[in-house]
Amino acid sequence: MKLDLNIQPLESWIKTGKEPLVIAGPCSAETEEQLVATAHLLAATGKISALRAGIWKPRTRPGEFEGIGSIGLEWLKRAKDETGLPTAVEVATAKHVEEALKAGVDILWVGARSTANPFTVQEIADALKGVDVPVMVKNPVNPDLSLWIGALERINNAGITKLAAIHRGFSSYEKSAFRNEPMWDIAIHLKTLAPHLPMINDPSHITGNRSLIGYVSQKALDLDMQGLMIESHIDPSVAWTDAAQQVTPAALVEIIDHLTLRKPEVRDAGVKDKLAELRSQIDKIDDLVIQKVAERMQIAEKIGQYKKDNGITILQVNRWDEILNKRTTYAKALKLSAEFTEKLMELLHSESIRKQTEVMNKGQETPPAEQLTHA
Ligand SMILES: C=C(O[C@@H]1C=C(C(=O)O)C=C[C@H]1O)C(=O)O
Repeated sequence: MKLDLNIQPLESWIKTGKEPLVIAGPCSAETEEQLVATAHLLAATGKISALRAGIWKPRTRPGEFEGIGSIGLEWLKRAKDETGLPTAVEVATAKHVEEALKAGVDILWVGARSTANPFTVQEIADALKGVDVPVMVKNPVNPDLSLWIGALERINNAGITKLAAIHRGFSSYEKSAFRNEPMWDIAIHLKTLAPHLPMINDPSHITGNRSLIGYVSQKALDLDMQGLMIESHIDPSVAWTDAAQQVTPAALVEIIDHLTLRKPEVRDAGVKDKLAELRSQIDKIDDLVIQKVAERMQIAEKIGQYKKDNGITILQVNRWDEILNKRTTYAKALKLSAEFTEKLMELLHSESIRKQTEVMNKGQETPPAEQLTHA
């Protein structure tokens, strides 16, 4: 089911002529000089559609720099007056909304920690009632698509139709190359549910590391995201927050210039024909895959019945182990990754277990299939 969001196109609230659309600026506004000088360098690149700066910073641990506060709004105003760049800040309370609007901030965004808390989002939404301002909603810190959707709905229900989502990645306990795991599938899922909702990628917070920003930005554009929000500081080496992920305006230009832009729609008739031919091959293969999966499940059900008649447990760890090993080895020979093959086999195995559970417990009440498969 598609989401029922009332959304205006991105072009109605931000200059989209520049390709790709980039919102840039320091992680935090630190001093008037730092902000204004960064803004001038960014504006001079001609590649930026809006200036971002954190004024109120939600920090994970106390004792860190928590943002310069309201005074930063005046610096932003000066930066805007002098460069012509529209401005964007994060708001986390009704008071932030009021102050930002009073100071003429052009775009607001809801941060990942706020999106995770419906009380906070509702407070922001209530403060936005009757106001015509664009709002971007970052994904929640935890990988929960419903929370992200809920926040977008709350803001939209308050009458905000200039709406976008920001994909900034998700916290995870395990260490990885990324500061926040991109979990691209969640962003793709949201795009599928709300095709008209513009999505901006935030490679700075995903990577936490400036050397990976280009790579993540390219992937975001290839996944048809509409823009990028990249942290840029006049001198990242002395930045008060997130120094490792900020880039100088010059480095930002390098990153942008190295990106390859691809079109979302196919216009050329020849390309269209070739795509259609390849897609019809995929259609046939998908039908076969589904048919074979259904056949596999029928056999699993027979095995389930046999186990029931003979008092054998459904899960057979040794057999399952053997299958996993054999399939991943075979798949590797066919150039499929072990990780993908394991995931695919695990999906098949859990459905096979569910089917056998149904057979074993026939006549007894079992929860609906959706609850089991999503558990
Ligand atoms: C089908 C069986 O039951 C379970 C499901 C399996 C599968 O779907 O391949 C493998 C092992 C068992 O955990 C079986 O025992 O063979």
